[in-house]
Amino acid sequence: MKTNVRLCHLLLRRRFCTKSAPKVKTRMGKQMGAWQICQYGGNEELTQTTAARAPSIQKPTDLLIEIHAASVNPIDTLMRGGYGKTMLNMLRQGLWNQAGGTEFPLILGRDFSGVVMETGKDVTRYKPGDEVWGAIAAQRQGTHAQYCIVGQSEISHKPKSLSHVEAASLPYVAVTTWTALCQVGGLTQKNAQNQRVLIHGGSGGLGTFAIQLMKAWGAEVTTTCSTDAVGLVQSLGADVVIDYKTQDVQSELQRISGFDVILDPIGGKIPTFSTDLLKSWRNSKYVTLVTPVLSNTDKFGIPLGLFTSATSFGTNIIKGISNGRSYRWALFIPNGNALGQIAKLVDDGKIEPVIDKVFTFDQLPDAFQKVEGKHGRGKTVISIKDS
Ligand SMILES: COC1=C(O)C(=O)C(C)=C(C/C=C(\C)CC/C=C(\C)CC/C=C(\C)CC/C=C(\C)CC/C=C(\C)CC/C=C(\C)CC/C=C(\C)CC/C=C(\C)CC/C=C(\C)CCC=C(C)C)C1=O
Ligand SMILES: NC(=O)C1=CN([C@@H]2O[C@H](COP(=O)(O)OP(=O)(O)OC[C@H]3O[C@@H](n4cnc5c(N)ncnc54)[C@H](O)[C@@H]3O)[C@@H](O)[C@H]2O)C=CC1
Repeated sequence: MKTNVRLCHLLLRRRFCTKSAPKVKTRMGKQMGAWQICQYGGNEELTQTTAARAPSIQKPTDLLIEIHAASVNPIDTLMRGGYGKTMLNMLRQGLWNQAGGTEFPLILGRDFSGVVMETGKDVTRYKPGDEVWGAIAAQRQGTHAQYCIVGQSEISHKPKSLSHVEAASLPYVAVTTWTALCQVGGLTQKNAQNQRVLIHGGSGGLGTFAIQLMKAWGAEVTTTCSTDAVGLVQSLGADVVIDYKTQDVQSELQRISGFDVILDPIGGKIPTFSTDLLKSWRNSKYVTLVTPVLSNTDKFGIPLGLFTSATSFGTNIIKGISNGRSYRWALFIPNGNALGQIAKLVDDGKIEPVIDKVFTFDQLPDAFQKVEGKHGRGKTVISIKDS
């Protein structure tokens, strides 16, 4: 399987890697190609246009990026349907720097690999022509477009060893994993050695990255996935694999329990038995990426939605405290610094992109449909500049 994954990368590299030096050019018009929505709904709301409003630099620390490739994440399909709109509208009030504070038209897409076109006057680390990658702040217009605006703290130089298509598969899942396992879970390159880490959903975009990061740092990794993905997660280094289609995940995990950190990007029944799998009184942590904050605020409004979420958070925290185990939430937070460290791990050959399928820009709705199918093996990527 490892051979297959590597072969797939070689083929992708041959097809999508541009060898010529990036050309720096100035945008002449104020319009750009993009996919956008003008109201929430299904895939039929995605509209391709060549006349989207092109973004421009608003803050001295902003950069204008020409996007070569972007990925599609589950959050894009959810946001297309209106998920998170209440929190997002709150964030946009006074903060929206690209589209005049309006909700629509909305461009989706959370990460990219591309080239710096222009820099604000306080940008010190990048210059026009630099190849960069990033995962952008929630309130920004998205990356399923020819151009986007980013802050310099949201990006880093992209790994030199990857094409733009390969690079675009990583930033959103990599930064989210970093927040969850490192900032919230407390794992670092120095302390991860021999820590017992359980990663649910090892075959997805997030799981395939998380397994590799933990193995690069010397942790012992247990993961869950379905039968057809067992070979893939083993090829990424997983030490113990539990097949949720043929095995009883709960009892198998109870049998080998005593984890230091558990990462849960799946939710469902998993939180009901997960804290019991942690070591007691050893600073162990269950970190879930599935929180009720956005659905509660969409349903009840901000004050009641936050109160309801805090109640569920508080109840779980208290349960954990009584037996020396922590229950924590993690949410994506932009982190260019983390991306810089991840780029080095990639260039050192410690982490490889795992790409399920690459779509052209014109095929973006098909890419959304694939991600909505919920059984990706690695990432779905859109080639924008080269398609
Ligand atoms: C699909 O994938 C994704 C998701 O699913 C996602 O959810 C997300 C977010 C992403 C990432 C998405 C993006 C990057 C793009 C879209 C982004 C947005 C739409 C908006 C982003 C903005 C946010 C997510 C803001 C998030 C806001 C917060 C994190 C703050 C809200 C936090 C809380 C409500 C929790 C509050 C916690 C505290 C205040 C800490 C202190 C509180 C306590 C300890 C508990 C308080 C206790 C009580 C109230 C009492 C309750 C206690 C009891 C009942 C105990 C009783 C006990 C016994 C009886 C034993 C994505 O990709
Ligand atoms: N809170 C946050 O800020 C963020 C949360 N997330 C959460 O992480 C989830 C996963 O993200 P991605 O990996 O990008 O999605 P993905 O769709 O690429 O991967 C999900 C994987 O889980 C597998 N799976 C489904 N049910 C399973 C089960 N019961 N046990 C084990 N594996 C199972 C699927 O086959 C798929 O391979 C998102 O749906 C979202 O809920 C992701 C990013 C940010």
